[in-house]
Amino acid sequence: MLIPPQSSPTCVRIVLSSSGNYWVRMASHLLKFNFAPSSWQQQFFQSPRRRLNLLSTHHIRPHPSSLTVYASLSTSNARIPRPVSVERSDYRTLESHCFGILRTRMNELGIDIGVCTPGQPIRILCPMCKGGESSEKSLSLFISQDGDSALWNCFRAKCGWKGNMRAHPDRKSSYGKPNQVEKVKKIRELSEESLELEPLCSELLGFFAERMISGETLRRNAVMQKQCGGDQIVIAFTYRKNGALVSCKYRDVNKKFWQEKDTEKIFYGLDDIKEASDVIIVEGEMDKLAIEEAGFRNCVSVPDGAPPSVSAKDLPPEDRDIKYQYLWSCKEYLDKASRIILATDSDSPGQALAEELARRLGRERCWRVRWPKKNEMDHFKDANEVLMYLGPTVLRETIENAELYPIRGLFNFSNYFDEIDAYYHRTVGYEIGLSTGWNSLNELYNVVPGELTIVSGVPNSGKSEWIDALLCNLNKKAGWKFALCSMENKVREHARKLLEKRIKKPFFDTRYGESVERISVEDLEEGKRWLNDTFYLIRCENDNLPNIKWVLELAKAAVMRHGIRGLVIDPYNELDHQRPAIQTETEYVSQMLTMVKRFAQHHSCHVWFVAHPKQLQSWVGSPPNLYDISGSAHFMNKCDNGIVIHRNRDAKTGPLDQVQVCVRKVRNKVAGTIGDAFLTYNRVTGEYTDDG
Ligand SMILES: Nc1ncnc2c1ncn2[C@@H]1O[C@H](COP(=O)(O)OP(=O)(O)OP(=O)(O)O)[C@@H](O)[C@H]1O
Repeated sequence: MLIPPQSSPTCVRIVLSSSGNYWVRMASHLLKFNFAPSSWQQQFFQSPRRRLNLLSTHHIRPHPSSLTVYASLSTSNARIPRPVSVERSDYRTLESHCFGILRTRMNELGIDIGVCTPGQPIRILCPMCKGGESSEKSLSLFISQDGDSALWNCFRAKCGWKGNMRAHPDRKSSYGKPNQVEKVKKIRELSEESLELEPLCSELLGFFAERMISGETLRRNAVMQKQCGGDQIVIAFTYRKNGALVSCKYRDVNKKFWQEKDTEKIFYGLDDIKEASDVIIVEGEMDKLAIEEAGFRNCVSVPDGAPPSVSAKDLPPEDRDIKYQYLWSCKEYLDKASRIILATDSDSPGQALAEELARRLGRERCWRVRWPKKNEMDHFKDANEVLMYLGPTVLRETIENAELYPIRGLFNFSNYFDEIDAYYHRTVGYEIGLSTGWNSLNELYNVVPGELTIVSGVPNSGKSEWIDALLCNLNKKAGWKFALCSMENKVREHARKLLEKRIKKPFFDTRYGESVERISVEDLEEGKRWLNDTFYLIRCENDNLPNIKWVLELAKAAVMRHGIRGLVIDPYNELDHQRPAIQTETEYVSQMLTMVKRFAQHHSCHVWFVAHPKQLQSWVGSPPNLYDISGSAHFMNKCDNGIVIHRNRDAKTGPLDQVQVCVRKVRNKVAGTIGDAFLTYNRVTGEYTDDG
C-alpha cells in the first residue's frame, strides 16, 4: 500500500506496508527500505495507515546495502531489528555526516566501514596481515553509535594491529562507551493546563504579602500554584520565553524546590530583560519579585541557585558548561546589556555565584551589590530580606549603589582608602621613616620599610661599617631585626664589629683597642644573646656564590619566621650574576633590582644593597657618583635612596676620622632629601657619632 506525499517536496513520507517494510517517497523517486521497525516504531505504527512526517530526506540512514530504488520487496528479513530510529531526526543527520567523513578516513587505512552497523562490532579481514595463511577475519571493528569514531584490533598474535579514529577529533563522542546510545534530551512542551497550574489562593497571596510581594507583582510575573497530592498546595514560578511557558519551578512550605524535568534552562523573568541595557541578576525567584517591588523590572533570577564555591578549573567550553547552560541559552539577551548588576546573596555560595557569572559575562561590565549591614557582624542576606526589614526605598538605593565588580589588577583609589587613612593617621608606624639615630641625617635620610637603599663608595670607605652602625641604631631605637647577607665578612669578625658598636668597647685590647677596657666575658655572653635575637645570617654553606633569588627566598623566610624589618646584601659583586647570553648586564641589573624592590615592598622590609663604583681612572679623592656604580645606571635609576659613604684620607684636608654620608637620591620626600652629613668614626669601638 502506498500513500503519495501531499505537501512540500522536502517532506518524506514513510508508510508501513502490510508486509512490515517501509515505503519512502522522495521527490520523483520511490524508495523502499527493507529494514524492520524497532519496538518503538512498532508501537507507533500500530495502525497500517498511521503516517510519520519527517523534515528532510537525511533523517533516515538505512543500512547502505539495504537501500534499493524501485527494488522488489523482500520480506525475508522483515522482522530482524535494525538500529534505525526515526525519532531523533536532527541527531541522525549529524550521524550520517560523521559516518561519511569517518568512512573516507578509514578507507585511507584500507578499512571499508560501509559494511558495519554503528553500535555493533563486526569481524573483517585485517588490511595489515590479511588474516594470515588462513585468511581469517581477525580484525574486530567497532563504529560508535553516532558514527563519529572507529575502534579496531586485530586478534592475530603475529599482527595485533589496533587503533582508533574519529571523524571529528574535537567533537564529544560516544566513543569508548560502545553499548551506550547517546541520549538526546527532548525538551517538553508545557502549558498551564498540562501542568494543572491554578491562580494563587488567598493563603499563598498572604504568604507573599508577608514577604512584601504584592498581588500586582505576582500577577505580572504569572506566579501560580499547583495541587500536589492530597491537599498540599505549592507555589509555581512559571519560567517564560516570549510569553510562552518553558519551565516551571515549585516551592513547598518547607522551602523545598523542584523543577519540571526535560525543560529548557533559562533565567526566571527572561522576558523582562529583552533589550535592557542594565540587567540585574539575583539568586532566587523571591528576590526577583522583591527587586520588582523596589521598582526594577529589568531583573532575572538564576534557575538553580548558587554553587558551594568558585571552581578552580578554567572555564569549560559553552557546550560543556552544564551548570550554567541557562546563561548560554540566554546569551543573546545578555549580550545587549552594558551593565550587569550581580545582586546575589551575601553568603559565600552567593559570592561564588557572582564570581562564576562575572567570569562568564566579563567582569568589565559587571557590578556587585553590597547588602546593608544587619548588625555589627552580619549583612542582610538578599533582596527579599532587605525589602522585608528595610523596605523598598532602601532596596532601591542598595541596587543603585552597586559598585564595580573587582577586576584583578585594576583598582580604584577607594580600594586603598583604609591604607591611605592609616598612612595619614600614622597608625602602621614608620610612615615618615625611622630616624637613623644621627641628628645630622634627620633631614636627609630616614629609613622607610619597603624601600631600597643603594650604598656605594670607594673600597675601604667604611660602607659596611656605617651600615652595621645604622642597624645597631635602628635596633636600639625600634627593636628592628635584620637578615645579613654579607659574603665578605667572616662570621666571627662580623660579630666582633657588631658587638663593639653595641657594647661600645673594643673586642680586643691590643693595637686598635688602644688601652681601652675590652669587652668582658659577661658582656660577651649578653652580646651573643643580642646578636642571636637581632640578626639572621644568609650564607652559602658551600663554595658556590648565592644568586639573588636564593637570597630573597631566605630573606622571605626570615620575615615570616623572625619578623625581620631589614635586609643587607653586601656587596652586589659577590652574588652569582650568571645571565642568559642574550641578556645585557644593564637588562640583568634592572631585572634583579625589580626583584629586590618587589621583595622589599611585599614584605615591608627595607633593603640595603652595597654596590662598588667601577674603577675610577683619575680618582682625585672626591666621593664617587652613584652613576659610577659598576654594571649599570639602573642602580641609580631604580633605587629609592642612594647613599655614598666617603672618608677623608688626607690629613691636610681635614680630620681622618671624619666620614661624609652623601645622600645622593631620595625618591620619597617624606623620608628625606639630597645633602651631605658628617659623622665621626671611632676606630676603637666602630661607632659613628654626629660631628661637633
Ligand atoms: N673614617 C674612618 N677612619 C678610619 N678608618 C675607617 C673609617 N671608616 C672605616 N674605616 C676602616 O676601614 C676598614 C674598611 O671598612 P669597611 O669594610 O666598612 O669599608 P667598605 O667600604 O665596606 O670596604 P669594601 O669596599 O672593601 O667593602 C675597616 O677596618 C674600618 O675600621
